[in-house]
Amino acid sequence: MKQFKVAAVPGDGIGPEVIDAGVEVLQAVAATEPGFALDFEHFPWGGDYYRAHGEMMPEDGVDTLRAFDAILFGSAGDPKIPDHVTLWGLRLKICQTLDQYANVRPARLLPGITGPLANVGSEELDWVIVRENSEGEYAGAGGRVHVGLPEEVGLDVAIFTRPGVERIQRFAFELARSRPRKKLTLVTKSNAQRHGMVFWDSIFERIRGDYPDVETDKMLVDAMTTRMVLDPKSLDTIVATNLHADVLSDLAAALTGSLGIAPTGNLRPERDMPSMFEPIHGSAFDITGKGVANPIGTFWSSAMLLDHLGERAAAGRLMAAIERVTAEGNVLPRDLGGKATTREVTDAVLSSLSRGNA
Ligand SMILES: NC(=O)c1ccc[n+]([C@@H]2O[C@H](COP(=O)([O-])OP(=O)(O)OC[C@H]3O[C@@H](n4cnc5c(N)ncnc54)[C@H](O)[C@@H]3O)[C@@H](O)[C@H]2O)c1
Ligand SMILES: O=C(O)C[C@@H](O)C(=O)O
Ligand SMILES: [K+]
Ligand SMILES: [Mn+2]
Repeated sequence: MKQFKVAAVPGDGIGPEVIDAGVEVLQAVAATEPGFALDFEHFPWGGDYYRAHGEMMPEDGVDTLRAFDAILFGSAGDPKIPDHVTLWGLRLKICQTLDQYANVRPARLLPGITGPLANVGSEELDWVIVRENSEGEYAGAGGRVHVGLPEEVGLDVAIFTRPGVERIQRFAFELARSRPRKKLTLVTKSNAQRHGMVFWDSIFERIRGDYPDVETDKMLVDAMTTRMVLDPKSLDTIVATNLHADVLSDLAAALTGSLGIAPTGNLRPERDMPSMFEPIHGSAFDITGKGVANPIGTFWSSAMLLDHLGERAAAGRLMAAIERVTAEGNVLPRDLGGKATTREVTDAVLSSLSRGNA
């Protein structure tokens, strides 16, 4: 029997609430699978760790994670610590050190969910956003000088490298090719950002000849927001920079019902280092501790984790269990228009899983 080691890093805010639920559901899936087992280890990194040690995770924390087959992550973000400290100290530290450069963000209307767009169902909205996850606007290059003086300067320099851009675009082409519609939309802002974004366009133009079976088009990011809302069915796979795709994926989540359902994988396609799976939402300070966080984004991310481990059947069973719950519609969390708590949604998915096994 295969034994996978999974690191659980809940982080802060609703992170621990949804990760507890995710671990419980993953254990339930594994319990009925004869072929594999999941061995979880928890890492209590985040705000409290920072208050005790002055950093979000130990110096050698990422090295500890290297020994795992996958990571399940909650959220970086604590109401009493600046957001850039928490994000850089935890999520970005892990993603960038493990060079998890392909951030894959599916967005699709689950059965039974009515999104905010009239007459748009799962046939019309089924996308995967591929977010560059290692450089660009998140390269971390920049600084503040003359702090506090009238001439103070703040700089964030976006860095786009040929290997960095080419690998994410090739990843997106391969992903587009694996989907029925074989369609890829490149999103940039190459009218205004005349260096890095023109570079992105030119690399795309050059490599697209290697994927003659993939239909391509390109959009400026501002116009892309309107196309996502007004013509969702014209899109399938989308590739964009770190920041642009971050913004577009929250919009995509809202168009599929709520930020609370949206999943992601921070993938290391070469598999020489672990990949990390997390809901795309953050700490949600406004609902922390109330027991009402939607755990579906974490469950869907958990299905992506199983899929990445090669456990396709188990991933499919988990996805089917989630979709039975949304389709039935009687146990939905508040952000999807229902009244159910995190516990109740988790129980509904656990019961749906066992019905699926019957
Ligand atoms: N990957 C990450 O670790 C990550 C992602 C996004 C934000 N953050 C951090 O989280 C903190 C809060 O950020 P924010 O307010 O911009 O975004 P957020 O995602 O935490 O919350 C935005 C809104 O969505 C709601 N929401 C989010 N997840 C939900 C869920 N599962 N169920 C129900 N409602 C949900 C929240 O209640 C809030 O109203 C900040 O510190 C930010 O840096 C971290
Ligand atoms: O951009 C980030 O890294 C934080 C968060 O907004 C996310 O989508 O993961
Ligand atoms: K998250
Ligand atoms: Mn985001």
